[in-house]
Amino acid sequence: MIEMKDVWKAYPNNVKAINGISIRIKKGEFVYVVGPSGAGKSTFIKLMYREEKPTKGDIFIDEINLAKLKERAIPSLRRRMGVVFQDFKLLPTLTVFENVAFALEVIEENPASIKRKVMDVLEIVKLKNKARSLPHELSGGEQQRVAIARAVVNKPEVLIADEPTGNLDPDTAWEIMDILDDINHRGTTVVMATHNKDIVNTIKKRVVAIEGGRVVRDEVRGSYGYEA
Ligand SMILES: Nc1ncnc2c1ncn2[C@@H]1O[C@H](COP(=O)(O)OP(=O)(O)OP(=O)(O)O)[C@@H](O)[C@H]1O
Repeated sequence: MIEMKDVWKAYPNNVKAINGISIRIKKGEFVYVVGPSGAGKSTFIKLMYREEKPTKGDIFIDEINLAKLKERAIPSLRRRMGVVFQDFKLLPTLTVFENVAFALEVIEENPASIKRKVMDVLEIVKLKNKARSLPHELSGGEQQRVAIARAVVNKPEVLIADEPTGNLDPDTAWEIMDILDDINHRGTTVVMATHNKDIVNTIKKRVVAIEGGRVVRDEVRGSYGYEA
């Protein structure tokens, strides 16, 4: 359901971040993307949700070719993909409920269905009791759980996460992994770039290692393979 065919990405400053990647990720898979700093992991992830366009090659999300996608089609793509970042990116003046609802309101849902969908997803991330809180009233782990709720409220086929545990202490990082694992078991494909060696070596999943903008290793139940 996600397929890259000989994808290259050079930035305008001529840094060659991705140098010929071909990969297939099936529906329902959980994939860790690992590699040294500067290897191209974030670029790989950004290409997948069309934050960046490839210089060459094709990227398919189901039948949609991101390399050929028109700007006006990006919002509808984003509703099929949830994205979670290291720094949460919550809107600071909105409550937990409003942050999550924001993703739905743009597609004109009615208020009763918004409420039901937001509360259902807050239940999955175990934050129903914080629905009225503002982001600054929450711990880092709770903020990341809100960001995950916002990313999955539209029931996307794919959840993309760029170092989702990067700003969190080890215990909180495990909680976030439990939630991502749960979301994956509910049928969402998860692609997660990470530097968290313990998590990758403990909760075994497919591991795609990137170095110098190329896939250097792709293992079914892989290990981190680098010194943390
Ligand atoms: N917007 C940009 N413009 C120019 N060069 C960029 C841009 N973003 C990334 N790069 C460069 O592309 C290369 C790959 O960067 P990328 O952020 O994809 O690596 P990464 O593996 O995610 O690194 P890290 O683990 O440190 O986050 C690096 O040389 C980086 O400096």
